[in-house]
Amino acid sequence: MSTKAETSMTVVREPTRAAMGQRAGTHAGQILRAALRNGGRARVMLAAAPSQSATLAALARAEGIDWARVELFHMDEYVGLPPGAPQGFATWLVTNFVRHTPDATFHRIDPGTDPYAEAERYKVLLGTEPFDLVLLGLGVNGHLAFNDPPADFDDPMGVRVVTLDTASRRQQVEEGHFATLDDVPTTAVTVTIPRLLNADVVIASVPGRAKRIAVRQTLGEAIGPMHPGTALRRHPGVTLYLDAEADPR
Ligand SMILES: O=C(O)[C@H](O)[C@@H](O)[C@H](O)[C@H](O)COP(=O)(O)O
Repeated sequence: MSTKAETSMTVVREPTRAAMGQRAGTHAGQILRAALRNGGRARVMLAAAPSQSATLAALARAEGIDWARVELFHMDEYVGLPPGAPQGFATWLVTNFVRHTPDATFHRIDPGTDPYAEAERYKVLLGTEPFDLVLLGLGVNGHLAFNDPPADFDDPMGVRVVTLDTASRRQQVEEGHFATLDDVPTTAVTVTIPRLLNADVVIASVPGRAKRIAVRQTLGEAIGPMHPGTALRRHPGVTLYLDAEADPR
């Protein structure tokens, strides 16, 4: 079932995480096929997180996509992880998606020893053209990418180095990516909200009980920096996919 009741964005509710992912991934496949038909090539921005797993699995199974004409970007990466660390977002994406679409070109963020230079490089790489498709999730604190509250809604920089808040870092421990809070890096490179939402279509996949409050705030609070997800309501092409656990109704 889908409604436009709470906001300008379409909300699609499915009973399970698997059904949510199947529906969102099928939608993503349709958008991608249309973009390739119309433009010859497509640029896709991806979040790298468990909330995206079912959606990305369904997208990887979608038929009729010439991945050789697709460029994949990701929206954030920790600073300070050892090379090849399993918690790295680029590594996560390769394991969970890119290895199933080997013909696609995947542009990694690699903060290395100079995250500021890497932010600049990635900004130039992204350019100013809208993405054809963005697949994203929502943090427990309502963040988009690693834009924790208070998030800058007007930052024209495109890609920046940020300090992570404790809620974001704790989420990583709770999901089992790190043993303790001290193990979670304190900084990251992230694409800013204005650059992220410079896109034709945005598909948000948000399953799980832990996200229910963030979903409620995203749909119901005044649009503003304390609830970064509310920025989605300014975009005309967002569909929010929820499972029953994340649904605040
Ligand atoms: O992973 C990313 O690329 C983003 O940093 C982040 O915005 C993420 O999509 C949400 O925090 C949801 O993450 P979970 O799926 O881990 O809950």
